[in-house]
Amino acid sequence: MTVIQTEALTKRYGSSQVAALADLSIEVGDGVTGLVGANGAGKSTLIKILLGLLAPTSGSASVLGHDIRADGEAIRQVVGYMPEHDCLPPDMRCIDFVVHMGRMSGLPPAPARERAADVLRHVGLAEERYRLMGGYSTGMKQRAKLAQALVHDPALVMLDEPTNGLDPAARDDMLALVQRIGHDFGIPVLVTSHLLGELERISDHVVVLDGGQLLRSEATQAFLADTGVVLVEVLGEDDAQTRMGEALAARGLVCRPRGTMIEIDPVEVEGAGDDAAAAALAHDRLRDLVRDAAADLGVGLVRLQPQTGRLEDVFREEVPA
Ligand SMILES: Nc1ncnc2c1ncn2[C@@H]1O[C@H](COP(=O)(O)OP(=O)(O)OP(=O)(O)O)[C@@H](O)[C@H]1O
Repeated sequence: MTVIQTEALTKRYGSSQVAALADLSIEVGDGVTGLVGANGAGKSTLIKILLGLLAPTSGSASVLGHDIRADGEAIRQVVGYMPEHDCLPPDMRCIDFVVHMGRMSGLPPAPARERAADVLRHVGLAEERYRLMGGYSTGMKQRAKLAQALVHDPALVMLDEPTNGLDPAARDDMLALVQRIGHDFGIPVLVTSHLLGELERISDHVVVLDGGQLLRSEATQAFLADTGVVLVEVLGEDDAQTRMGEALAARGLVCRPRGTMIEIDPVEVEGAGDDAAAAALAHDRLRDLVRDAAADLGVGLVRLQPQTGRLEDVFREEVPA
């Protein structure tokens, strides 16, 4: 199901010649969609336009079937939004704030209190809910912001940099929460990050922006597909890695050292039928050549593993240095 659709969406701030978003056409569906790009790539601009908070310069978009220009209010009623920056009143208790946000979204008093208690439990703030938010850690503030985005049982959530300022453990917890929202609760999620690799594990689909332009929009699996490159680690005398590299080169393989490993480019095979069959044959041939080289040299083969792609590689491939 398509939950967000944009068509040639462009945004210029003021009289700026540089577009913060340029001709962006994307579709977002169910599950977790990662919106990835460096600082200034246009992620927050896109989210604000989708919420009807900011008017695009040109182009069109719809969210859950609502037009962003005409139906901003209807969109904000059914979408949960977690803004990037700190927006929590420091002198308010978290529970009161989340109840208030539920009331603002149209919940009657009793259901607002019930929902607030539920979402605060889900985000792990049950015990801290009566404390003033001014005394919260960054991790707790991020959770409170997430709770207010969920309190009115939204049909879609947009989370702007939910892991900002978190240490690695708190970041993992937050990512797990986001994944639960998209998969266990079944609420479609659009989540942004400037850390390219971060959303790989939790998103079903990734949209990559660079300087306001779309670099790629693809299933996460496609980013992480097998590259055909193989990494090898050998065990032996001090110069085992060098000797192994030379032996592989002598067998016609293109390789280079990478840390304690040797990285070997894929071999070409001809007449193997479809792409999958050719890739399988290429892998088999490469593995045979590596095993033979190790056996001839008398070095131990510690590891022989395919290298999969990473989101960072998209920038290496497509953005000129
Ligand atoms: N209110 C504004 N007025 C003028 N320029 C703006 C405004 N808001 C954003 N910009 C510019 O638009 C571009 C995109 O900014 P945006 O905040 O959307 O990027 P982002 O990907 O969300 O980055 P960040 O994570 O740093 O917020 C940047 O060049 C930014 O300087």
